[in-house]
Amino acid sequence: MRMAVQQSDMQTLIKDGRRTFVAGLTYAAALSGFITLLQLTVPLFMLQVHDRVINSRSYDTLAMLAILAGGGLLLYGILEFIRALTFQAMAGTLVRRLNLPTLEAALSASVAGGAVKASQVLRDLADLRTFLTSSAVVAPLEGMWCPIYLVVLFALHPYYGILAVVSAGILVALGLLSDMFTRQMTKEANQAHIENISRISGTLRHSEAIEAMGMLPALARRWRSDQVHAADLSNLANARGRGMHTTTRVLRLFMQIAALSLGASLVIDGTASPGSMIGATIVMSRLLAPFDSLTDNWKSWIAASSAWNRIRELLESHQSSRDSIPTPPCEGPLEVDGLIYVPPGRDLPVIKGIGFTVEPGTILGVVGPSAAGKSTLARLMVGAAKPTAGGIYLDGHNVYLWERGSFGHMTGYLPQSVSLLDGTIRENIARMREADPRLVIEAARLAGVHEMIGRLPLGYDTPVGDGRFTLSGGQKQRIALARAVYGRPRLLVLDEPNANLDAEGEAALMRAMRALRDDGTIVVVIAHRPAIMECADKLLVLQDGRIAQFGDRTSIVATLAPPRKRAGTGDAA
Ligand SMILES: Nc1ncnc2c1ncn2[C@@H]1O[C@H](COP(=O)(O)OP(=O)(O)OP(=O)(O)O)[C@@H](O)[C@H]1O
Repeated sequence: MRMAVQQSDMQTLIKDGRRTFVAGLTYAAALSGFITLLQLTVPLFMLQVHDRVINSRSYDTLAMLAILAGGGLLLYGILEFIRALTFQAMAGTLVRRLNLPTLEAALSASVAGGAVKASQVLRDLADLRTFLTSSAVVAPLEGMWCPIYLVVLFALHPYYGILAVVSAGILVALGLLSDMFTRQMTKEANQAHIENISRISGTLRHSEAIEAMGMLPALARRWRSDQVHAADLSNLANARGRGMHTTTRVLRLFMQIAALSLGASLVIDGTASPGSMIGATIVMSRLLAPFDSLTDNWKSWIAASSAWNRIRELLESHQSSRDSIPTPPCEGPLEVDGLIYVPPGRDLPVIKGIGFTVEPGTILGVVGPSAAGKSTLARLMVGAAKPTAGGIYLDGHNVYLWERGSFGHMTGYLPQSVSLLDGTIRENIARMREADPRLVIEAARLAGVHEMIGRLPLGYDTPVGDGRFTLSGGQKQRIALARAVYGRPRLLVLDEPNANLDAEGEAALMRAMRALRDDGTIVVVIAHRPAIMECADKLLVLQDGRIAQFGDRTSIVATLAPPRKRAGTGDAA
């Protein structure tokens, strides 16, 4: 069952998401402290072997040190594995919690016309998961325990410590400089790439028209300048990033040489032991290693934070005012009351204050010229669009506010542009639920499509969906009709249901409409072809978003019919 998520829930969800991340990061940071300590195992072992074992020539000391070092390394491996599992669990929890609300917000954004944003945010969620299980997320945690290495270096000799502080300071400054040079540009380049890909994939959905009419060169020219801009930004950001990365790496190597030289001179002066020289060099390389990949990791953090921001913004903007409690099925009339609809981003209304009532067991035909607002009215009737003022009520309940799961059980909708979902015919008719096959067959029979499905090689198990060519336009429309009448809805809204139908299909459609009407269903049908209106009980003539006429079909048809011209006056009869 699909539950509407309220705005306050969204805020809680975002807070929960942040809390999960911070809690996981804190736990992993604590583990990283121990891991950093245990990473000292090898340098300390070397120091001890050099200064104690070789001088004392004691096998016992060597064996004991080797056992201790082995234990330390084993513990190091276990803790690192636990840390990886921590991130995996955190990523899993975060994605599991966000998945459904994000999907719901994406669907709402898509219905409101923001399909591009919606599909990107679903990719963002997957990217966030990948980031949380990557090594980039660990890098700053290792960096924050660097002071442990500094303490060890100061303990070995103050000069080692001073060199380490200066080296780390220089590398941090370089990291900050690199961030300053690349952050904004990387962000812009990523955003430009995302927009390009979304635009291109949106256009490619019309691949047949593009192919048939040779539109690709013109489209490619349009895309080229955007792509060149995105590629330029990304190249520049990459070049800067690479330059800073190479500088950092070379400097780090210089610093290691400086550490070894310092160690050697301290040994020559007799102020440090050869073991401490080797140990200090290794600790120094461990200390400086995280700074090497600082810039690369930083980029991953920027990308992940942008992904999170897009998810957060979508969730925050998804202001669902719908009910979250299912409403029981009802039998009452459909009332449209003072309905006004202004599409998002437009100033003028498309539906301009209309009102009428349709009783159960009625077929209402909606007619009118193109762009009169018929399809918009259909979308408002099924709660796919939110009225700007007024409302549509079924048995007194506002259809927009209705909890979507229970509303869906009572409603059938055949949109103007039919699209079947990826799945089998059976799944499509059953609205992608696990359904009793008898109900699926009943819906198919009602829509007069059972025999046609039986003639397909895989019958009800035939795979269909966008991009598959298994079915003709008319067949798709009839299966979508079976999906709309599945479960014998109380409200059935059909937008141009006969656009692709032949005479047989149209007759089957009219039979289904009459059967449901006789069952007490309110059937609303929008059509340009007049034949289908023969089965309508009432007619609504919509013109420029206003009701031009509303009433019994027979009386309206009489007023619409052109006046009969009298014979014998030279006029045709
Ligand atoms: N989401 C929207 N954003 C912008 N304009 C919209 C939106 N929805 C509808 N419109 C506008 O509302 C008007 C009515 O559109 P609608 O699809 O309802 O007409 P119609 O009567 O069904 O036309 P047709 O018979 O040609 O299908 C059109 O001018 C359309 O551009």
